[in-house]
Amino acid sequence: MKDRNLPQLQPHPSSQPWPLQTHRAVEHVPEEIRMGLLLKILVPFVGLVLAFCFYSKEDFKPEMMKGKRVIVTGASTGIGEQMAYHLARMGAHVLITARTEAKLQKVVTWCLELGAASAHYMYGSMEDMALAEDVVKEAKRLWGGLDMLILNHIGYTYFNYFDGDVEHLRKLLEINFLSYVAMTVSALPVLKESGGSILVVSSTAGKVGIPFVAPYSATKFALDGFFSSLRQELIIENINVSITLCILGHIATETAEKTVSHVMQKPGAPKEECALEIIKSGALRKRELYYPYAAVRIPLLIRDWAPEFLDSFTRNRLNVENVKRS
Ligand SMILES: NC(=O)C1=CN([C@@H]2O[C@H](COP(=O)(O)OP(=O)(O)OC[C@H]3O[C@@H](n4cnc5c(N)ncnc54)[C@H](OP(=O)(O)O)[C@@H]3O)[C@@H](O)[C@H]2O)C=CC1
Ligand SMILES: C[C@H](CCC(=O)NCC(=O)O)[C@H]1CC[C@H]2[C@@H]3C(=O)C[C@@H]4C[C@H](O)CC[C@]4(C)[C@H]3CC[C@]12C
Repeated sequence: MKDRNLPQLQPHPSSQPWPLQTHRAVEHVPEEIRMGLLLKILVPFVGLVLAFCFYSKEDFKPEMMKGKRVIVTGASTGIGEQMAYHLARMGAHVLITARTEAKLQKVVTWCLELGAASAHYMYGSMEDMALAEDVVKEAKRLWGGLDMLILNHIGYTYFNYFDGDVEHLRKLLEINFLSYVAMTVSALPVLKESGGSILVVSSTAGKVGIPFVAPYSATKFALDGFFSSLRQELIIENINVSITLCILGHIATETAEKTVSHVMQKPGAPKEECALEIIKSGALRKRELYYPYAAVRIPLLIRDWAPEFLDSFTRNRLNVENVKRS
């Protein structure tokens, strides 16, 4: 019971939890000094991180994928299509999915030309969770197992102010997130047998706040939460299945350029190189891939130290005046 007559002592800042204590101490430092200090600390730190990552590279060899049994979703176009071609050149077995059968047929034909050990497709929308499970069943039927599951497809994404359409968000969560979970549930038993890998294709927009992609961003953040937690559980249970979360910046795919060329100040990174980096990161069982490295990794380093600065930097990198409410 507090004594009403004694002045109520404020707890000493040092007794506060660290962030609050630091926040109060930092409040009194002028902004320009704070930013100067931040850069003096951050630049060497980023340099050390980049040096470590550069020198700690393990060597990928294309023969690592020879004969491997790989599912690639969303492979009728874009990054998924390029991943199928890289895997074909490496002599892998590929099973690709999307909605458009005609496009899938062309990709399969070209995969066989490029040297795929085998190439098959299944078409349909990933709104249908049964399809998500049937694709894995087909891999078991064709190959007797599975080595790599590349979850890449996304549903239609607008690039504009959030319009309040909750049904659109629900549908996007089904296509971009729940179908990834359904395929993973179906694939885990065979991936455990092979000691295989799950590659989850995500985005900068799945790690930091980027305007005009709120529904899409929600689905990508969900992927990070779910698969980062699942990765912990696999480690705890000593299950030899790797999960690689691939965080991509702006990539020059047909859809992305159609959607955002009017707001981006430079073209996206090459989809062919992006696709190869995703495959490499999965084959090397990396925890996360950042591509383009600097464009993605540096904002993530800034994110926790200066979130408002990063928000402002992100907005300034877009021609936001070109985005008109629909
Ligand atoms: N391009 C970029 O700037 C960036 C891309 N990414 C990520 O990379 C991945 C690939 O992106 P990108 O190559 O640009 O995308 P694309 O739009 O080029 O390709 C999307 C693929 O998904 C398929 N697809 C679309 N709707 C459905 C559906 N309902 N069910 C099943 N498949 C569907 C499409 O084929 P079909 O229409 O025939 O079904 C197509 O094969 C995505 O996960 C995206 O979030 C991340 C950051 C940046
Ligand atoms: C605008 C974002 C990139 C922010 C930036 O300037 N980063 C530096 C760099 O990347 O060089 C884009 C990052 C992710 C993109 C979005 C995405 O994740 C994929 C969607 C794909 C879809 O086909 C089209 C548009 C996307 C929403 C795409 C739009 C641009 C990004 C938000």
